[in-house]
Amino acid sequence: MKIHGTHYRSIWWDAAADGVRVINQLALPFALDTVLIRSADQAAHAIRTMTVRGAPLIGITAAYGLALALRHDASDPALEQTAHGLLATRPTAVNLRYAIEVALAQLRPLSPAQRATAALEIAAQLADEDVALCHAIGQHGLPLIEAAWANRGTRERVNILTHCNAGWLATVDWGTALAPIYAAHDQGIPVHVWVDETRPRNQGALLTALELGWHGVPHTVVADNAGGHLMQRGDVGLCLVGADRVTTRGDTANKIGTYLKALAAFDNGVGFHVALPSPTIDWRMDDGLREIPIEERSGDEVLTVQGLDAQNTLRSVRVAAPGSPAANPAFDVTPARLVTSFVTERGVLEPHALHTLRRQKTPAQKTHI
Ligand SMILES: CSC[C@H]1O[C@H](OP(=O)(O)O)[C@H](O)[C@@H]1O
Repeated sequence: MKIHGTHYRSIWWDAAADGVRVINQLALPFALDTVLIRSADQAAHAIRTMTVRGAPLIGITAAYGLALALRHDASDPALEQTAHGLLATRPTAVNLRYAIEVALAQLRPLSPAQRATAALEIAAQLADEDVALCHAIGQHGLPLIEAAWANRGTRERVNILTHCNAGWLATVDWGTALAPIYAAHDQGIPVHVWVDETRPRNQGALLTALELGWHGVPHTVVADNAGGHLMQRGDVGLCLVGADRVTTRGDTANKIGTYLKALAAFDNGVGFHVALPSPTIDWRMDDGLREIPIEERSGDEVLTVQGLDAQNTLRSVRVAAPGSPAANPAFDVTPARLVTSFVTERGVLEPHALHTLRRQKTPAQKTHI
């Protein structure tokens, strides 16, 4: 990862190589290498294969992909066709549409000759915006952990359950659900994180555990099915998860399994907090269950797991009966009634107050829309 100040960075423009460089998340945690992206097709491939993943990060990767394409053909048809192709890579995270629409809004009025340079500036601005929004999420979410620490009773730490990876690897820096955890840890509050492994791609066991280990945050990887049990035992002070798309009323699409954790949290009186930057809100949708498109990925992701063998070689092994097929919905929708609060760059909001963010534009939107 590129050390960015006192933290990390998952994507950056590599001027010497004349392309955008990303951490290859398919190789983590067993190898740390990067992929250089120099075309829209390479950006789309990186998103589809989940070489890069995480709602904000795929949007910013797509914005760089658009900029790279315009260097070769900045005509109106090329602009629209490239944008459409990038939008089609993954259907659930609305940040992809946000990034492309911010870019299109400022590129369409420009002459083709101006577009490539402007597009690169837009992508860089979206990346810098994400860093600022996610840092703010960390600061606004910190009081939730401070309150849990103040109300810890006899417990010696604040136990937080998270699902999938909503850390700096899912964004440009800081992350969303992990941002308040980093802020609390850095402030000296004894936090401990229950890390859902997050089948089938294990973003928790592979990526969240790696991030927390790198930062020295105490954590324990658990099977996805252990969360309810931990909450029943009183071993979870609060849940903090990310989001891929939140509707105007607060219905929340996030990695498959999130809904089950929200049900367990509701049943056990555990706070269930969704951390997101405002570009993750889809103001055009209200009923998440009916309207949010859920990505269906290959069943092979369920039928096999990746890991290191005894010779430290990365292998894929089948973990289901030969010949059995698998279904693989990659996200589910948690109804707003199960969400305690939304932790955003503008503060912590209950679902009914989410609409107050509607008229507030992000820096990227202010500059150009
Ligand atoms: C900060 S967005 C993180 C969000 O994205 C993940 O999905 P994927 O790994 O498939 O891109 C997951 O839903 C995380 O909560």
